[in-house]
Amino acid sequence: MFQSSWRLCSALLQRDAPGLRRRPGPGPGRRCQSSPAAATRRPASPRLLAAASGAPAPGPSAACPMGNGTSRLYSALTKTLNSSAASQYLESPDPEHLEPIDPKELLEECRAVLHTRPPRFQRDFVDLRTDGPSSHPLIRVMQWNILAQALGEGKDNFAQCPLEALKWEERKCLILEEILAYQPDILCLQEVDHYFDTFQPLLSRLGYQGTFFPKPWSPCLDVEHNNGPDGCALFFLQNRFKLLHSANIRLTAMRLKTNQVAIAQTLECTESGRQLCIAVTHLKARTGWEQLRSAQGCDLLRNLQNITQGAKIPLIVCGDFNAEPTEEVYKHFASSSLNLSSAYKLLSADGQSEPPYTTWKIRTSGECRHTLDYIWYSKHALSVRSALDLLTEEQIGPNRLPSFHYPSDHLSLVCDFSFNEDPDALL
Ligand SMILES: NC(=O)C1=CN([C@@H]2O[C@H](COP(=O)(O)OP(=O)(O)OC[C@H]3O[C@@H](n4cnc5c(N)ncnc54)[C@H](OP(=O)(O)O)[C@@H]3O)[C@@H](O)[C@H]2O)C=CC1
Ligand SMILES: [Mg+2]
Repeated sequence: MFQSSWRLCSALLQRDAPGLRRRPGPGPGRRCQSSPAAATRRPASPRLLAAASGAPAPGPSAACPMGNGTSRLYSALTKTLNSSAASQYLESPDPEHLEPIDPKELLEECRAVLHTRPPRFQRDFVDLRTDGPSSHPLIRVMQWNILAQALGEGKDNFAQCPLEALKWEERKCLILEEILAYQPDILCLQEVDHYFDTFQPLLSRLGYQGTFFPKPWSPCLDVEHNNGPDGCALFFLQNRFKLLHSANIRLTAMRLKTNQVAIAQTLECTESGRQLCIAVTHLKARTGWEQLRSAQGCDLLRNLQNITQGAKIPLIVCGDFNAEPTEEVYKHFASSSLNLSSAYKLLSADGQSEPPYTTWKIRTSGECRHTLDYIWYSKHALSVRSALDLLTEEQIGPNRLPSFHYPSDHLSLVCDFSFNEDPDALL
């Protein structure tokens, strides 16, 4: 049922999608699946979106306050619980009990809410295959720091982004539209502070199983009318994977617990029976904290060594590492015995360089253009078949991100992976 709904949605999106893109490097460029082009926006009454938040349906441009009673209670609870104690309250409700949503209908509702906004930008998938088609089905992975609502409105100090562009009732539709456009099999998110009232209820009805792990002392909680702590969220399509093992990890540095977290899950692919470990993290931000990030990265790698049984299970790690490729934590990942490679390097002409930016914003302190977000993968066990190109500087525009066009200061990264043919090959 979900599969047919996704196909319907896919057909709708593909019909709008004439864009093609060639690999920039010396290799042969091929036609590749492309993303949806600008969609027509027209008003309608949002039924599914309103049901997700438990609120009455707002008008297309109605602004809603950020918190409600439940989320404030949750926020208060998490302020008093440590992360391990809190995690027992964070299990998703059984999605079997929720009515499925037609993704096409949800997409139409999002577009209706967004009818006064400019159309979304075209981004194309770049074909990165070096060999023929794989007999294994592709696994699409999306990595995205979606920008916590409380941080965007209360802490990030975006100098050129009008508060109007950050209104949650519209921004959430831009986020959902992006997820619906690319239809990932696995979705890794950071800065999620609307898990329980938005993403979990909607995505579970689209066939995803979700897990949320909040930061122990989320800076969101300092913002008035916050919607609870932000954290990492990991979703996978239940008709494609079975969950074998799940770990919520509070990252340590020099054996001390830190405020940063990760989720790591071992999945079994329904079609092939092969196992895959997927992890999501958001490392400590800001300059001056390079050593802490480095230690957090080492701790995550240590955990992943155990979870992958010494690199026996192929691994994908998605995250906002808050670190440029020159930083130590990046080097730890690039040289780890887990044999990881960073997927977005493959978009460069020589296949060796990270993109020039994955986040681009103007804060009151100045313009910040950085490469901080990565999708790491087991380079011997997995192949990147294609990757979604970044927004161009022209698309991002002079006021940078977030904007009326794009909901976060970080770009989404999307890759299609396949298992390499020889399951016994060195990982
Ligand atoms: N109540 C308590 O007892 C405690 C509260 N805290 C709270 O937690 C906060 C620190 O948490 P921590 O997890 O270490 O936070 P981080 O330093 O990791 O940053 C938190 C968020 O701020 C964003 N950010 C990065 N740079 C800037 C900037 N220059 N200006 C504004 N925002 C920025 C980051 O976004 P991105 O990743 O996109 O760059 C990130 O999501 C404290 O400020 C405090 O509010 C912490 C400890 C105890
Ligand atoms: Mg941020």
